[in-house]
Amino acid sequence: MATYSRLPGSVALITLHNPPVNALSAAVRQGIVDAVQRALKDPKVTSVVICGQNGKFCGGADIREFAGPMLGPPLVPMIHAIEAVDKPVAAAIEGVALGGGLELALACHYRIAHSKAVLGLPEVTLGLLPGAGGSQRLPRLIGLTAALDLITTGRHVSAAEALKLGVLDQVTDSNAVDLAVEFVRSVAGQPLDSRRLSTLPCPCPPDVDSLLDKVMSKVRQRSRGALAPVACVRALRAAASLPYAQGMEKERELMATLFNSGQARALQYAFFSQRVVGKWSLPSGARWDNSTARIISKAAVIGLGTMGRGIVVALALTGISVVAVETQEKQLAEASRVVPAMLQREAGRRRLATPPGVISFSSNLQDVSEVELVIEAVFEDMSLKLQVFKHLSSVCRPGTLLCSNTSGLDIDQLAAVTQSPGLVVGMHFFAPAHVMKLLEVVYGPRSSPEAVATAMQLGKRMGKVGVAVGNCPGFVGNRMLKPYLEQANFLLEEGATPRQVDEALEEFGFPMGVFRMSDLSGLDVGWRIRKEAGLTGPGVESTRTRQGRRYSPLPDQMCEAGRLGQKTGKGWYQYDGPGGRVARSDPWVHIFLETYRAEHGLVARSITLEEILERCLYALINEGFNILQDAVAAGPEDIDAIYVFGYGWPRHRGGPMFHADQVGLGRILQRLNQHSHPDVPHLKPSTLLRRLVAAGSPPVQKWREFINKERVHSQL
Ligand SMILES: CCC[C@H](O)CC(=O)SCCNC(=O)CCNC(=O)[C@H](O)C(C)(C)COP(=O)([O-])OP(=O)([O-])OC[C@H]1O[C@@H](n2cnc3c(N)ncnc32)[C@H](O)[C@@H]1OP(=O)([O-])[O-]
Repeated sequence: MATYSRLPGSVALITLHNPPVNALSAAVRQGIVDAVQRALKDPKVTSVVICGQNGKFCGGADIREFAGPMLGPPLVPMIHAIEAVDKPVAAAIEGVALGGGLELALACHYRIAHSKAVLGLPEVTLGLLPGAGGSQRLPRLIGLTAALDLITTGRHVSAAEALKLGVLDQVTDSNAVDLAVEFVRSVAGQPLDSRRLSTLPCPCPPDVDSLLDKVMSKVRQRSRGALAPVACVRALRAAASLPYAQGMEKERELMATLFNSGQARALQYAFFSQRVVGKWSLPSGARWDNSTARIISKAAVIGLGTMGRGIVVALALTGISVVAVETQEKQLAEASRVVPAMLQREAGRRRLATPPGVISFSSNLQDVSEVELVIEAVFEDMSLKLQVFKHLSSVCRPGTLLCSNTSGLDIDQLAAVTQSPGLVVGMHFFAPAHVMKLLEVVYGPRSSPEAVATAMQLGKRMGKVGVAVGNCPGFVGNRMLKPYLEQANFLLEEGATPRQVDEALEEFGFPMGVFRMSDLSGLDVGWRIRKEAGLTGPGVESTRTRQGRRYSPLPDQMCEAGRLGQKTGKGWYQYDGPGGRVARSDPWVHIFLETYRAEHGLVARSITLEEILERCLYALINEGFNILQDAVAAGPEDIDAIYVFGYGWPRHRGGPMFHADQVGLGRILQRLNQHSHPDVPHLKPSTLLRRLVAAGSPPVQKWREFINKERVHSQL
């Protein structure tokens, strides 16, 4: 709702009430409409201030209402009516003015903000455009070029930047509402025509068409099939070339198309998933709201390879003092040189001051004795990690949290060699660790709620999206990746080329197909893991069935031929030289595949784009159902957040489990049955998928509840 009060000196104060962010729900819109009418009718009122309760102006339209029928007064006429008021109206912005919240402020004649306020039109990140006049008013206020930047990226800006851009009239370090009240009193009775943004022309550069074309092509390239950024540019083209009323018509048309698109639903689901995963729960009943996190101020990182360096930077950026340990002298010397530069660059990128002197380098494990938390990031080798954990357990003071950055090894085994297994968790970062948003927090059967809560909270401080996951080989992300990679290799055996597979996946929206990704990360990573698992190596027979399952030796043979990817200048593609980045098809690979097929009596067939997507993605999705069934992830949102934030799954497709819901569970089941083969267990449809289909395919938002019920009745 919104409340109305009349302050001394003829100022009406309208306050939005809808915790936590005063989103413009039907009740709030009704409250505003009523309050504005009252202010208009009251002859004693000469000016109006609109503000939000609890130091937050407004977080925009109420996203929760988008799924249902539209109730209450619509936003666009409400906003237009505010602009038309003949008494000065000021927005007093504290906290946030985002989306519809900023559009409301743009309809006001003046905007006054607290210096800590954040403003923006982030609709594009929800698959929409600023559809309450924002796409037409903002460019008229700050010019086309700046509006294109804000609207197509959805980025939030500080009050200082908003003032510089001309979005705000004044910024204060003290109470923004008091200042706004004082301000509107001082301008009461003055003409308002020039303050009504809808009446102004849109300031454009002389080469407006070429600017719009350039931005459109950049946006298309960056958005990988997302519709909203393209629609934003179209709306801004309308603002630049049409009178306001026609521009609004275009905005309405574009918004209607976006609003009903699957992409908007996917992006809004992704918004809520990100929040759902913060409210973690463990099978033991421990949860985010009944477990206490420790506040960490001193930490250590063991191992300064690529991952360790990134983790040091991520920790240092939060102001935590870090002891960075590396026992190999050469690696330590290099890290001591490179890490401070990385820290400075990243701080610059985030517009933060570089935290001074928070990192100390050491070659001695004894130096971690005083820290509160250690993150081990040594080479992915169990015997080495066990040694490190044993050692840490003896040198660290009692109560120190011991975390491993392993990407899939057994956390429980590591915990078992320490004196306090309850204080051991996995903190699985993604490369580059100071940039990538995802953090898998892996709990073993003995990890204490306090250890999980602390790792989750530390992740939040580092700006990560932390997802609590159970302990199993590969955890969630890498466990699902395995059947996906496996299918990609099988497709090569059957007649596809690396480029064909990659193009299908890139067209779906992944930034990189599976083979280009494998070249980038190095083919030897998986090779080493397969050797450790006894799947390849000396003495292992070169067959296409190993350990009772279909197996493709293709990647092993590539490694044996020295083709490790970009680092050797040759992998599934060829590059200009070692470290080269531009992938070109390599005739060698085609001959290699032909020879391989001939040796194994395989006849290449033509493979459709549809089959590539079904085989790779449905295998991955099926493993997601197995993970839910095994309670390794608490819900589909957890899996989807992991894939969106860590594995390049296109955000506008919500995540693999959301995608399964969109495709239809019945269809996924039917296609898995079709592709399924007795020696490819990953394609055998999961019990959970079957049960969901049998239950009438409830929507993804209901799966968590369904799984819990099935578990109670021991059906899973
Ligand atoms: C015609 C329409 C045109 C218009 O142009 C369209 C729009 O305005 S589109 C909208 C454009 N606006 C945006 O895109 C802004 C979206 N919001 C944000 O970016 C952040 O929430 C914000 C920065 C505001 C606060 O960050 P923070 O302090 O880290 O806090 P937090 O993030 O954890 O959220 C706390 C709780 O608030 C909830 N909630 C939040 N916003 C909304 C909402 N609009 N609605 C409903 N709920 C919302 C959120 O789910 C969470 O709920 P819960 O049950 O506690 O989990």
